[in-house]
Amino acid sequence: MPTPAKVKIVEVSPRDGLQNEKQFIPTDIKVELINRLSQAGFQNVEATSFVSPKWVPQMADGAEVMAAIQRKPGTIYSVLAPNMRGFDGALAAGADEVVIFGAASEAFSQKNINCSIAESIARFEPVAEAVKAAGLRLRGSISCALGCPYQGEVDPSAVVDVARRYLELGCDEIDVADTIGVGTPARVERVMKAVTEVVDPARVAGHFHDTYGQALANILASLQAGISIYHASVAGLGGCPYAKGATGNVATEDVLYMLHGMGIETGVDLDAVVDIGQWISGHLDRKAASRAGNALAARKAA
Ligand SMILES: CC(C)(COP(=O)([O-])OP(=O)([O-])OC[C@H]1O[C@@H](n2cnc3c(N)ncnc32)[C@H](O)[C@@H]1OP(=O)([O-])[O-])[C@@H](O)C(=O)NCCC(=O)NCCSC(=O)C[C@@](C)(O)CC(=O)[O-]
Repeated sequence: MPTPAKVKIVEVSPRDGLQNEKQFIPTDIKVELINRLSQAGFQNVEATSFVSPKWVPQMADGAEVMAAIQRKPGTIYSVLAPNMRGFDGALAAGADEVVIFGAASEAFSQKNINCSIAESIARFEPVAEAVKAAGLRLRGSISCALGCPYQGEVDPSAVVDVARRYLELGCDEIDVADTIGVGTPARVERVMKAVTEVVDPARVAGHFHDTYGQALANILASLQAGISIYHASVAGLGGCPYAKGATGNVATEDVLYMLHGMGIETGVDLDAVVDIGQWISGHLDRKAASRAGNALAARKAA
């Protein structure tokens, strides 16, 4: 497969990046993060979740966040919704894209959304219908596509099964998610190959956590498999509350540095993203987990 000349980066830090933070992040900080990311040129920002606040308290202010952001025309603002209640919240908030999130692992499905894979798909059916009737975009995320914190190995055929169901539900995009960052390039290549036999590669996204330091290599393997959509989180923020020990998403600064170095277009201003990474890390009182981000910030300061 030829490597894509252009890539879409979905900036997931406002949702995946912040959802696991123990201290409640003030709504105005979340809003500023989203506004700064839109201004930096991301075509798609994952803004928040409409999930049970008992399960993920950090996302309890989703409606307030969506009401306060300054929308940049052309930017897609996505939100997660696991059920019809979540969809109602997403619709009222003016989301452009609704993300349903299932798993390729039964054990993770139970821990994350309290139901089996089959039950989750049945729950997503009315959500998908409502999303389509409202004229919104629908995205389906497949967690544990490269391994599960509870059951270990996950067969690529389990990922393909969920991808097929998502296609039947009308998903515009399907995310292959390495929730705990255990994937390595050969395995990623195998899973991407299996998924793209049933889904158009232009509609498949790679969502890699960097727990084992494999995320950039996994993106490179996915590029070679023709995948042109990647999720990333500024300063490497993130982690899933139901995947203990899993660290953040691949850092956006690192992904941009690699892609721009390869001559791949993203439409995103890396310099602005470096500043955002340093700003949000300062707010969270920690060093940014982006090697390129920290190196570029140090060079700027010198
Ligand atoms: C799916 C449920 C709701 C099932 O949770 P449940 O307890 O089985 O469902 P329930 O219907 O019995 O509801 C429980 C309570 O939540 C309320 N509730 C129910 N739905 C909503 C809603 N939409 N918004 C607000 N509140 C809601 C509902 O009203 C009730 O309130 P109570 O009567 O007890 O006061 C729950 O398990 C949940 O919210 N889970 C969220 C899990 C989550 O957000 N995980 C993180 C995101 S996934 C992820 O990070 C992976 C990803 C996408 O990044 C890719 C990757 O890396 O793998």
